[in-house]
Amino acid sequence: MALIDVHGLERTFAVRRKEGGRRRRPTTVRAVHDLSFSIAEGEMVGYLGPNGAGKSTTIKMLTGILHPTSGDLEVAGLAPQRQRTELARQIGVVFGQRTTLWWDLPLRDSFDLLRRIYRTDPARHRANLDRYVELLELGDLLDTPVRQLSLGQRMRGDITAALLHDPRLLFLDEPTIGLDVVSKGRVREFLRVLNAERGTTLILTTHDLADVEALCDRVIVIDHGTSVYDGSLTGLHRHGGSTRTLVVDLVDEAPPIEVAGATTRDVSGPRQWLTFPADTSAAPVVAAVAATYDVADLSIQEPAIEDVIRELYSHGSPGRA
Ligand SMILES: Nc1ncnc2c1ncn2[C@@H]1O[C@H](COP(=O)(O)OP(=O)(O)OP(=O)(O)O)[C@@H](O)[C@H]1O
Repeated sequence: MALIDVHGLERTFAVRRKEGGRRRRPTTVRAVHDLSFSIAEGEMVGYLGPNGAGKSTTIKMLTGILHPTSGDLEVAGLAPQRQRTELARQIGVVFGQRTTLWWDLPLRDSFDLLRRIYRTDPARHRANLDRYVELLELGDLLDTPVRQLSLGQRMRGDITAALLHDPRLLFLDEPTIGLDVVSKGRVREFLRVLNAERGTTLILTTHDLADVEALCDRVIVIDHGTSVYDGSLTGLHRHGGSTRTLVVDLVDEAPPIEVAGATTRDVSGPRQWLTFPADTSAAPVVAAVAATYDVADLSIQEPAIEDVIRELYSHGSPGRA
């Protein structure tokens, strides 16, 4: 059974734009248009699109903050616009850019306030808190005021806060933005464990393709308010013909590297940039380079989501895969 069902969803905004001097004429912005999809319990879905595509507007409608102009919408068997309080018990929301914790309170007190707000059973709260504190390594930080936490620590606190009432569905908006590589990895690993252990459904909005790669079996791409692709990330890469880049630092300068499966695009001193199709594994290319050349360092650059989507259009026929 679907946990989220969206059919023919529309949302418009009336805006007044300045036109030559002081005259303002009302116009209508169509933020979401004829949007339909359904998400089953336990899925991990990337909800992607360029700036202004309508992602936030969709999420606000799914969480009951905004009312649709028209169309059908059901989340966890509830109508978000009419049953917002009941829905709040079923969902959790994490924003990378702002915290839902109390700035001056120790983490522990924020968590306790949330228990009262959600009226979570104390034993269940305790069990959840113990589990998440262990998984997210928050034990030493529980008595620290939120304002003294690093971004990565605060994010782990925010994720815990969103989960203490056992939501079936977790919305994550840029959950790894600004985090270092280690913290990003920790957040991603935690979300994988959460999904495997509890079957929590994850809807992830991000501009970081590595988040999607690590977590999402399925991506929905929206543009101009409507779904333009719904399928696997590999399928998205294949449609768009997008590439990843292997950055190779050689011990010494050398002519352009020649290995099967990759093309050398640029050389600058001992550093070379090789591209290969994003829907194939990097392992054979890395192995071939390492077997033939003296390598000091290697790293892989993912394509930007915006580039993947742009490519999707330039190759035409976005759709399902
Ligand atoms: N309250 C509002 N009033 C008027 N227009 C709005 C409002 N909210 C969103 N819009 C417009 O609706 C469109 C979709 O915006 P939305 O914030 O949903 O996009 P987004 O995909 O979340 O973008 P981003 O990645 O930049 O956050 C944009 O053209 C935006 O300007």
